[in-house]
Amino acid sequence: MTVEDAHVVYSARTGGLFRSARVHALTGADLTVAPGETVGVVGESGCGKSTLARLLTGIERPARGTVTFRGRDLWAIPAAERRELVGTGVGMVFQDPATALNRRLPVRRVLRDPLDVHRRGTPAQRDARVRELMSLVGLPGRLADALPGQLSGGQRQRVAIARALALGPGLLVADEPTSALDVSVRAQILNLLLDLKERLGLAMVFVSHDIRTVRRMSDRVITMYLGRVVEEAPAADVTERARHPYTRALFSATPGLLDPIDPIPLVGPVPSAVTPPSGCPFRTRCWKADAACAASMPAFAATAEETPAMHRYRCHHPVGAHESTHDLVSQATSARERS
Ligand SMILES: Nc1ncnc2c1ncn2[C@@H]1O[C@H](COP(=O)(O)OP(=O)(O)OP(=O)(O)O)[C@@H](O)[C@H]1O
Repeated sequence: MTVEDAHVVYSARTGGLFRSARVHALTGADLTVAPGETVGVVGESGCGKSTLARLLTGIERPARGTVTFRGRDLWAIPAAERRELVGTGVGMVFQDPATALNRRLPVRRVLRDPLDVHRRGTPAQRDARVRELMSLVGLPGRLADALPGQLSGGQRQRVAIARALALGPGLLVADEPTSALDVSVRAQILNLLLDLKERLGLAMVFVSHDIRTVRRMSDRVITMYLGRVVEEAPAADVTERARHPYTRALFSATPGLLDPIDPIPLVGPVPSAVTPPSGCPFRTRCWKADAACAASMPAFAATAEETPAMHRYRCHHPVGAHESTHDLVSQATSARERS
């Protein structure tokens, strides 16, 4: 699955009855997921993580840019073909299983529904597949007739995962799949996802606010800022070896991720997605920004290190390969004192 230069604009009410604003949720976002790979997506609230996830499932159409799956440009093919391609090839798990599942349908019907819609096998084969799916996600068969309201939060999320896997997709998109769950069951659901990925050879896009979880779940991590992907790096590289100043700042502000350290101080809040800055969207808060950053957003550059294809960033003034987070805290602090 590949997303290239995707732009998504929402219309949002802004107070007055007839007043609306254009929210630039994605302003040229790129993402590639290879078969069997897990790509984690991190970034502050509102940077476009969910919108990017929705593009992958064909729910959202980009105003500009392309979404390509199995060699087909999703929005250049007939709607029926797109629904079949994405409906069978991509599974989606949402944040809150309580709202994602129809309250009136028992587990058996929830899992049977996609098989019926896509006419998979005979009725007996569909029943067998329902049993197989329940066992795959660790749900006892006696829960087949239970309604979502009779299940625990963790069991409901297992049902939602089973439903996403019903048609045997190659890609699972999980958008904050544990943030609505009790802390005590989060680890179980994460372990289930890791296990399923291994057993089924799934590719996964994993969106979360919890950077430590994203690192654990992912092969590669992409950092988003105000509608764009600013860096993508192997999960092992994204902490002390990240090259984009924003990635380093984000990680420095995550408790327990790096050695005890003060966060890199940033100036001001994230700008509004209604009026994103020109050039690099991070420039208004970046201690390294200059006129070049206001003029343009650079193309991706690859690191010259061992895995150049895997580690790319978009920055005019990337962090040096040997600069520590301590160095960056000092630079940002002095820049703030000067301004
Ligand atoms: N349906 C919508 N109508 C209007 N604006 C929207 C809509 N959905 C998202 N947005 C806006 O688009 C931007 C990107 O939102 P998105 O939900 O993709 O970000 P996010 O990174 O997933 O945020 P969070 O981490 O809080 O879930 C935000 O400014 C958000 O307010």
